[in-house]
Amino acid sequence: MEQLSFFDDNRQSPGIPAGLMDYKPNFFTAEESARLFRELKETIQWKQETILMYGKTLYTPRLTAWYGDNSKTYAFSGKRYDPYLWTPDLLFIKQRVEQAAAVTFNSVLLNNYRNGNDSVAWHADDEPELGVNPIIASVSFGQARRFDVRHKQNHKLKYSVELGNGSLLIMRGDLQHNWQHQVPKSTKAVKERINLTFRMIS
Ligand SMILES: O=C(O)CCC(=O)C(=O)O
Ligand SMILES: [Fe+2]
Repeated sequence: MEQLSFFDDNRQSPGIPAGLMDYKPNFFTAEESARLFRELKETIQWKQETILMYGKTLYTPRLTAWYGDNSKTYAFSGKRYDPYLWTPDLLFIKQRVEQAAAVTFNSVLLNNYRNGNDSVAWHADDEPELGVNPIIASVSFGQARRFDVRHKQNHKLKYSVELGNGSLLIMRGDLQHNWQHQVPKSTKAVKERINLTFRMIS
């Protein structure tokens, strides 16, 4: 499968920079994943944000929420955020991913893709507050969805990976500087998915 060529352990694809993504399927057990999906769905303060696009206010096609070390308002990507304080579930997940990623995180962005119509458009998490070559740990629960990555300068250089229930994707290196990623809409009838991206914001 082509998607594997993007990962560290593949030596068959010269030209593909190594060390950008590390995918761990079933990082959480099926039982943990089922429980965490259910509890996050219930306890997280989900909200549908709006974005200004070409002079029009549009709803973001997914629900989101920020949680972190303190509830201080901060500006991020041209918007102001009031993170909620960590919940026990979030601390449990954070501690597990910090161990795997060998770094600490002080905030998490949660996304809830309610169905195939929900998505996140091409972007990079390259805000200055994240620093140079940030390590971002991405955890997924529920419906598996496709995650596409493309090179900023050459959109034909594109890879996809299916992010499954209970999986962990560690993004690092220059992925946020030279590449973009998206979760496209799905034409199939798909169930709900929750994704968490753990970040260190200064
Ligand atoms: O849902 C995902 O897998 C990715 C979410 C994402 O890219 C983001 O929140 O910045
Ligand atoms: Fe992202």
